[in-house]
Amino acid sequence: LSGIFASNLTRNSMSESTYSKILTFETINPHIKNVEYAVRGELAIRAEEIKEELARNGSGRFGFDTVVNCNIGNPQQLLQPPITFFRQVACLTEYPDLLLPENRDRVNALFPSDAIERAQLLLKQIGSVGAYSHSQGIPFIRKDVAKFIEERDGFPSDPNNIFLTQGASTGVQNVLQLIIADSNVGIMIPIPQYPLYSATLSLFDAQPVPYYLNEEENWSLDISQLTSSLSKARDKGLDVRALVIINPGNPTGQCLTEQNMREIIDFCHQQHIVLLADEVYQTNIYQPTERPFHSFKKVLRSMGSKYDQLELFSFHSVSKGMIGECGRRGGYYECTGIDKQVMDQLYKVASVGLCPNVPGQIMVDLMVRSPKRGDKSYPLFQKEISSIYESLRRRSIKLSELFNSLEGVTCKDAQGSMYLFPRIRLPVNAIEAAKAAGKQPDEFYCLEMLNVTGVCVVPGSGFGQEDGTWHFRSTFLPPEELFDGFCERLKNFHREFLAKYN
Ligand SMILES: Cc1ncc(COP(=O)(O)O)c(CN[C@@H]2CONC2=O)c1O
Repeated sequence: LSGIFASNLTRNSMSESTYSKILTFETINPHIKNVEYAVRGELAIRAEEIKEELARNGSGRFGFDTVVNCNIGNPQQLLQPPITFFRQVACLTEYPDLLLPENRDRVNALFPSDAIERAQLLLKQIGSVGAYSHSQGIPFIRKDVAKFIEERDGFPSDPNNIFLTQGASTGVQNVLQLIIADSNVGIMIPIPQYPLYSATLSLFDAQPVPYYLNEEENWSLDISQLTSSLSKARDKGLDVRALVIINPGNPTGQCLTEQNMREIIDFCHQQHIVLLADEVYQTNIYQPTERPFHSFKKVLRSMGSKYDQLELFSFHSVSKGMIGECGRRGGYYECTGIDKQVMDQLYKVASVGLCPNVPGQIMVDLMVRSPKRGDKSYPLFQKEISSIYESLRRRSIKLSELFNSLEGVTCKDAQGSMYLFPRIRLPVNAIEAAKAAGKQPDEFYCLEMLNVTGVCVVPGSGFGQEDGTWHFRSTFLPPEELFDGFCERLKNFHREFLAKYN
């Protein structure tokens, strides 16, 4: 018997060694291989390796004992506190027994009455957070989103035109997938751009049609850039169907003027192009007087009936603002001027994924319907929001001042968002050294910054930039109490880097 068993093992091990994998780098979907997403690319991977080494061996061979992830707009990873009211409601909806009469006294001692009432209201509408919901999102929450949009813009919004999503990312991907009918479709994207867009175009085999933002003019968007980029693409025979606008910008932080937005809407109308308005940073506005946020929905509806048929998708998320609940994966998009049959197809695709996660949907509801003046939780809520907002504003200014103080570095202020995108001018020797290392100069600079300081940023190459210019993107999210030390690390690094390669 052992002989037979042994021979079977041999045969199996023989067949094991000759077994050829179905899935290899060569055989998988080539569009996936073309995808690049620098925000969590080489630098972020290297940062994780360093973190593990620090955890294993301490800061022995490094001149630092912590890695600072400035590569991603992930506030709560950098210790930004969650908003108390949001977590109180989330907690109560996750464990409804807390709301039973026998627990009333203990729960009243821990939770404010408005948080208890909100949790009860949500559970009355939802049933259980563990149940699948409507594929477009819970109707009750979509009504709250529509009401938020109406109050923000002063124009009607229909809950049936709203899709709740797993963060804005999946909304963007679903809409782009709908638009990209074949590989001849062109989608206009800003350069620099948040690489969700370029990555998604690679995934769905569409053609990026880049338009360059004007760094000298605070990353402004010149309509002439849109026009020339579009005509070049159409002359090549591309079927250019959509224009992506990120406002406030990522990585560039600019906030568009209303006049510029009207020009963009008119451009889309004239050129028969769908407008995708990524507005996830709509509350990250640091110059509210000079550069207030206007939604594209509001500006579009204020331009009169001539533009009524323009097709607009507007995206929002719980990951940004002063909320930073990135991990909950909550977001929505509103469809404006979209054909009913097309909406039905969007619904069908949403139903394939069954539904967005319900805790994320609850977070969307809390975002669009936060405690208001007179509510029991309002004072604490307002205090927390203001504290985070003012700190973000202070840090953005402090980091921008630091970057502008560095030799060969210029940096536009952040009018919005969570990032700064300084331009670096590197010595020839550094460019040569980068070449020898097989890296882009900004990648080379960022890798050295990570290895020397533990600060992880993203090279400008990951977002796109004018040829011959080099940038990197950093968040201004490190905790304020550590910010001076963080800035000092960067200043010393830059000085030593220039000395090393001068
Ligand atoms: C402009 C923009 N749109 C959409 C998203 C997707 O957000 P959610 O899917 O979480 O809703 C992000 C995330 N910002 C990325 C993630 O962190 N840093 C970034 O640049 C973003 O910056």
